[in-house]
Amino acid sequence: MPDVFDVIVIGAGPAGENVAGRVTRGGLTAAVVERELAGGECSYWACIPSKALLRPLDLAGEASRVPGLTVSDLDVGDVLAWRDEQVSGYDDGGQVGWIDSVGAAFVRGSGRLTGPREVEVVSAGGETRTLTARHAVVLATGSSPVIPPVPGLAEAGPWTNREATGVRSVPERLLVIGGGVVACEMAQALHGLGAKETTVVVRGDRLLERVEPFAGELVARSLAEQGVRIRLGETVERVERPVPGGEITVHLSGGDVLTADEILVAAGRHPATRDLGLSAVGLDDRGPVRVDDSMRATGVDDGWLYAVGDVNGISLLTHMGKYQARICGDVIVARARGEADDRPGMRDRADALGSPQVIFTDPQVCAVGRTEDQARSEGFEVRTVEYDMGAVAGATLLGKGYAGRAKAVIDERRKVLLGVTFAAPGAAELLHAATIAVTASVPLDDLWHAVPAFPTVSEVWLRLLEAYGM
Ligand SMILES: Cc1cc2nc3c(=O)[nH]c(=O)nc-3n(C[C@H](O)[C@H](O)[C@H](O)COP(=O)(O)OP(=O)(O)OC[C@H]3O[C@@H](n4cnc5c(N)ncnc54)[C@H](O)[C@@H]3O)c2cc1C
Ligand SMILES: NC(=O)c1ccc[n+]([C@@H]2O[C@H](COP(=O)([O-])OP(=O)(O)OC[C@H]3O[C@@H](n4cnc5c(N)ncnc54)[C@H](O)[C@@H]3O)[C@@H](O)[C@H]2O)c1
Repeated sequence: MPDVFDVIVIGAGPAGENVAGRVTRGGLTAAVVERELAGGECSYWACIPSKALLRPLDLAGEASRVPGLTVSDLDVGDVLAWRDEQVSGYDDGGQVGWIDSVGAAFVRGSGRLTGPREVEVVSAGGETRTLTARHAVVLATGSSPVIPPVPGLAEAGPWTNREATGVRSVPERLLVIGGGVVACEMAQALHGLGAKETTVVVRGDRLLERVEPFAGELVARSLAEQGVRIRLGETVERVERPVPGGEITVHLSGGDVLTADEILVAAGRHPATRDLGLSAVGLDDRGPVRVDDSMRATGVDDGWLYAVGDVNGISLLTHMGKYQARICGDVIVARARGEADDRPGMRDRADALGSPQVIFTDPQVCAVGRTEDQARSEGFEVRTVEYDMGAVAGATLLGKGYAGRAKAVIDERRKVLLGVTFAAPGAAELLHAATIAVTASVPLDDLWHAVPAFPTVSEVWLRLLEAYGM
């Protein structure tokens, strides 16, 4: 295998793989360097296994609302086997095969920048190989979990997303630190799979602080009804686990002392830039790699360095990393060929609008665009409308006790949507319509003519427009 490629990608997660796919499609040669498994965090320890664990619980919740159906006890062994199937038994043969199929070279090892366009790769066996890029190096190294500096926490061997999504034996007593997306999804999954005591310790005053407050409140209420204890406005001050693998004692800021069998830390993520050699090319070794709207790293002479996905810190979501990767790959191809590099599709517009996201709790929280607070702080002339989704005819047919809420944030000057949030069971597939309306700035007067079918939950669109006064 040659050591000179047009493009070198470090990291074969969803973002890195998509860059490789785009640049080889454009006729360039590429090498993809990966130190663990091709497919990245997303495929083995994040999106895929977490959703595999949540899906049976989600379905059981939906089925239990429908008269005439009896939901039997979950077979936890079968659920874990389904998770194992979804992560291909933690074997990346299929993903490496895909990289081969697009004509990119797969190089297993840890990559670091050693100079302009130069990447040193060290294999697990210690062999070193130096790769050179003719046109570009793309960083797609993802992120790693933050472990807060709480005395005794690191020593207690806390779980991160890896142990939680890869669970083999569900702990009886689980304590979760954090109130964000991972905390909510994994508390729901592990409690549903049999944890007897699940406690979520949240330093803020609500769950899911980045979405509309009502959505976090609905999730908090639902988790509490399922038996999860949520402690708002508290932090973990000290942790003790005298016997490795034994009982953990957790001291909270309010003075209470809890015991647990495992602690899951879900306190956010760091961009994976450590040991990446950024200082060798004049960049800061800490923090995200800053990029422009073509994903080119700022502050690097000759503009040969790019960063996509979690490592640039813009939007820690797989679909947004893949979107950035498509832009990045196409821009690199255009620049390598000396063609126009500013065609539609070659600049990141979606991140600034507010990335779409589905949080797979019960209710699912689906949001795109700006929240009301964000829109107001950015100076928009804002009006909001809300609607009880349980009152939509299509929703009443989905089962007894279906409950949810929708909110639209409207730019009064342009009469377009700035943001939409749904928090309701099974709402995930409703989100893309909102994403289209927000991204394309569809005028409300036109949206009025997009007639939702009866009797579906999507009639909530009609109700929101009526609530607006149409
Ligand atoms: C529990 C959990 C659930 C999630 N669920 C969702 C979800 O449902 N939907 C969603 O959109 N997002 C979800 N996310 C976020 C999503 O996982 C990330 O946004 C996504 O994985 C980022 O993709 P990436 O390609 O940037 O990085 P990653 O998937 O992290 O891949 C980076 C790759 O780079 C490799 N690497 C790192 N450094 C080097 C190096 N020096 N040399 C060689 N290789 C290197 C790593 O081994 C890894 O394979 C979830 C996250 C977590 C933690
Ligand atoms: N369904 C999805 O789309 C999905 C699912 C999981 C994760 N993700 C992505 O992965 C990323 C990471 O998720 P996450 O939940 O780890 O991060 P997050 O940023 O969503 O939440 C972090 C939480 O930890 C708390 N926290 C931070 N530092 C703390 C400290 N020192 N002590 C106590 N609490 C602390 C924060 O207040 C917040 O509640 C997110 O950006 C998310 O978008 C997406």
